[in-house]
Amino acid sequence: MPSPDPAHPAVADWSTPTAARAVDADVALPGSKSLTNRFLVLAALANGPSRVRRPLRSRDTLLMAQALRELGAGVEDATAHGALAPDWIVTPATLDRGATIDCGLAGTVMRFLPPVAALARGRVTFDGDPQARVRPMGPVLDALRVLGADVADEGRGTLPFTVQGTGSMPGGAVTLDASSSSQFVSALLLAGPRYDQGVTIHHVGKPVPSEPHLEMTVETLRDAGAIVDDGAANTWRVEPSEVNGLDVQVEPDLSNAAPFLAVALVAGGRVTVPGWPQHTTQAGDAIRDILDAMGADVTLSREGLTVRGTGEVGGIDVDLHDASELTPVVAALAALADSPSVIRGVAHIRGHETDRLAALATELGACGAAVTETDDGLRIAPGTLTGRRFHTYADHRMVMAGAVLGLRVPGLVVEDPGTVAKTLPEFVDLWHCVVDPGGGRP
Ligand SMILES: O=C(O)C1=C[C@@H](OP(=O)(O)O)[C@@H](O)[C@H](O)C1
Ligand SMILES: C=C(OP(=O)(O)O)C(=O)O
Repeated sequence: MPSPDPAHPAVADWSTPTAARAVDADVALPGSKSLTNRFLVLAALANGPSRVRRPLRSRDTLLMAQALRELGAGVEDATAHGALAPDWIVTPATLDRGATIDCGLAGTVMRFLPPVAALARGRVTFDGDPQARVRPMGPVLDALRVLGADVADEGRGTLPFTVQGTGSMPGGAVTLDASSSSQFVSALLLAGPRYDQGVTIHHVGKPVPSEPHLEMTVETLRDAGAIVDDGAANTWRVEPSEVNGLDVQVEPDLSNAAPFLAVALVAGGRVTVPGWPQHTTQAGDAIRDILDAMGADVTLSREGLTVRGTGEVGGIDVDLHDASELTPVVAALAALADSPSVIRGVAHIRGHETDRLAALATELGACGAAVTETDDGLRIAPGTLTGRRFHTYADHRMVMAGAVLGLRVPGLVVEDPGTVAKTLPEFVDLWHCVVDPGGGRP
């Protein structure tokens, strides 16, 4: 099944630029993946049309848009021939048919859409990339069965699977273990208003990671008129109700901003990301405190977020349980630091796009950093770094980590840079503009 992947460059390897001089750059980042895909799902379940302004257009969001079209939604550009980044106009999903859904490697597609498919009249099949077939799905599929859905996964608890929808879902109460992904809870909550009895979710097990993403789910639901109770620990309740059509603007993606802000720390100089929100539920907002702790001067103003650095990078001891998306970039910075670092609280990222703890330990280690995998993270001590091929395991954030490391490692070559199109197709071009303006692309 072809996946939309419009910006996958035809280059196999990327010789990343080193930071030859201090930077001075404004970097406008496209919209948040997590917000764009939540808005698309809610708009597809809404009682009228929606407008999503400044949506992210990347592989994950194009897959979401296409999947919702398969379920009878309209997702159209607001201008026929137009502006660089037209808005998306979404008309609600008719849910009157079966569908075939390509999840690619997108956690948000493979987790958020089965609860929507359960509302469709027909058989909905789900599959994705080879690496998607090992990402955990069992708890959300089991929960859907408890809530009244007919799900067939041949006992695998992973892709591929089918959901046989009947046009409605009873809903009710369910207990699950969401310690391997917050997306299980978000998924059930997003579709919950459309279930006959709504949904009550109780989590048992180790703490749920990525707490800000749950706040994002609750906030976007409330903004769409849903009634959500998240007042008790590990329990969420969404009442049955209509979902209102949306008119929303997507914030810049703060996790994708992290590698660019890191350039100011490593190269010295200044990087500003305009439009940084004063209030946000994005987990990537944590990069402000992290860069501050590693030695940067960080200022949030009306203009945006500005990071200034001297080229000196300090080690850090940090728990990234709430912001685990940042691990690859923080790990790369730690490998460039002048003292050891510890990253904790991220055991679950073994189930992200790849086993990120193994991938980072292998790749940073092969370049010369002293890296140890712990039960829930990494210990990283600086070493003498040498350039080599940095493998990326089809993981967009491994491309970003390789680029950050390459700022100080001549000869570093990042494998398969096009995989970054999962969330930021423009990454390589933007990187050259910031690190090596006027240098031209190799
Ligand atoms: O709901 C979301 O949009 C996301 C939740 C998090 O997933 P996990 O809880 O699986 O880490 C995050 O890492 C992912 O990139 C996006
Ligand atoms: C974990 C990530 O993505 P996904 O939404 O596929 O889980 C990520 O973007 O770092």
